[in-house]
Amino acid sequence: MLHSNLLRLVARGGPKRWMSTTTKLTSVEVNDKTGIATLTLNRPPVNSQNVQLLVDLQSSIGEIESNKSRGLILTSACSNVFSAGLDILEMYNTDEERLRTIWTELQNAWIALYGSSLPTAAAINGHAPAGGCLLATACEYRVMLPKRLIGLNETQLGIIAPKWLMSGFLNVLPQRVAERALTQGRLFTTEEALAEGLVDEIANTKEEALEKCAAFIGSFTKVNPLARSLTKLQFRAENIKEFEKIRKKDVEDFVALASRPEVQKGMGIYLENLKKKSKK
Ligand SMILES: CCCCCCC/C=C/C(=O)SCCNC(=O)CCNC(=O)[C@H](O)C(C)(C)COP(=O)(O)OP(=O)(O)OC[C@H]1O[C@@H](n2cnc3c(N)ncnc32)[C@H](O)[C@@H]1OP(=O)(O)O
Repeated sequence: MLHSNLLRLVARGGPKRWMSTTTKLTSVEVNDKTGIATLTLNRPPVNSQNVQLLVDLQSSIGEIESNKSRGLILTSACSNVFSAGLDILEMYNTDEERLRTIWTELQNAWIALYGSSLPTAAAINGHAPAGGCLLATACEYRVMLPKRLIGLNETQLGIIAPKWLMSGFLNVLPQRVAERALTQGRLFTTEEALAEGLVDEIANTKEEALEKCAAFIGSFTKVNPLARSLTKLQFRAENIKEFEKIRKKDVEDFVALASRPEVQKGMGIYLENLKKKSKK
């Protein structure tokens, strides 16, 4: 109790040290008192995941791990969106080499977060569809703002999420709920996500979400860090092993699928609809 109150105070006003510049599409801030690092995605308007964002995300995770931070909180600088998933504009009308790079960097970013030995939490301060949900469910704990949407909606776009991409989702949802949600391409409201266990807590503001994430990470204070991380990684080892086995083939499968004329046509229509909706 005392500890979580202390964390709360520190999260509000404690001294902070900037470790990386904001020229990147991600930034890292470590709280000197708690030792917890906040990694912020900063690609307005919706943090759509282009290659640069995915590369910067990996570099920030590496930076946080090498600085021996006590934990990592992932959040967004955009006011209403955590991340809109892969940048569809980057996948549309492009060449195979670019598609290969996009998918490889998505894989690299996911494994860096999912396989991190640090305690990880997501302060989901906005919508988190598709790749946004992927990043949130790669973390160990999720706190979300009310009335936002989260889920893997790939089938709504006519595309299929590979098994590794579902790993985090399957870690937190019962198999039958996950299967139904994935086949429907369902986006859960925050309130539904809490009821199903897809998120752990609801917070009314981003600050409160960050505090709750810090309290989660603070709950490990009395646990041996090596024992903690090895235990975490034992739980994730099977998924990581399966992913490593197929990762090269998975890139080629993605390139083949994403290059198909009907998939490209579908992306074009989806983009047009997004643009129409945003102009309304
Ligand atoms: C081919 C095989 C592929 C297998 C891949 C499987 C794995 C992963 C897939 C993905 O991640 S695909 C991406 C899926 N993402 C979505 O379906 C989300 C789409 N976006 C939205 O629903 C909404 O934008 C939002 C996130 C709910 C936010 O809504 P808000 O009203 O706040 O913003 P908008 O006005 O809609 O958008 C602003 C601006 O941003 C553009 N945009 C939104 N999302 C994307 C995106 N994913 N990629 C590129 N651009 C995006 C949107 O068009 C607007 O642009 P402008 O009109 O302002 O130019």
